[in-house]
Amino acid sequence: MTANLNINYRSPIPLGSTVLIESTLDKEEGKKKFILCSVTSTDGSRLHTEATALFVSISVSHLLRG
Ligand SMILES: CCCCCCCCCCCCCCCC(=O)SCCNC(=O)CCNC(=O)[C@H](O)C(C)(C)COP(=O)(O)OP(=O)(O)OC[C@H]1O[C@@H](n2cnc3c(N)ncnc32)[C@H](O)[C@@H]1OP(=O)(O)O
Repeated sequence: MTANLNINYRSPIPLGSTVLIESTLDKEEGKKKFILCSVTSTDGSRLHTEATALFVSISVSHLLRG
C-alpha cells in the first residue's frame, strides 16, 4: 500500500514521445519498502521526472477495515 509518494517534475514530456521508466528498490525495513523511480528520455540524456515512494505491506483485513 502506498504510504508516501513524492514526485518532482523536472522537464516536460513531449506528447507522443517514448520514455524510459526505471524503478528500483532502494531499501527494505520490515514492512516498509522504499522505492526510487525516474523517467528519462530513451537515451537517458534528459531527466523528466524523479520520484520516491514508501510502500507498506498490509494484510487483506486492513483493506476491509476501510
Ligand atoms: C491527464 C494525466 C493523467 C495522468 C494519469 C496518471 C496518473 C498517475 C498518478 C499515479 C499516482 C499513483 C497514485 C497511487 C494512488 C494509491 O497508491 S492509492 C493508495 C493510497 N494509499 C492509501 O490509501 C494508504 C492509506 N494509509 C494506510 O492505509 C496506512 O496508513 C498504511 C500506509 C497502510 C500504514 O498503516 P499501518 O499498516 O497501520 O502501518 P503503521 O504502523 O502506521 O506504519 C508502519 C511503518 O510505516 C511508517 N509510515 C507509515 N506511513 C508513513 C508515511 N506516510 N511516511 C513515512 N512513514 C510512514 C510508520 O512510521 C511505520 O514505521 P516503523 O515504525 O515500522 O519504522
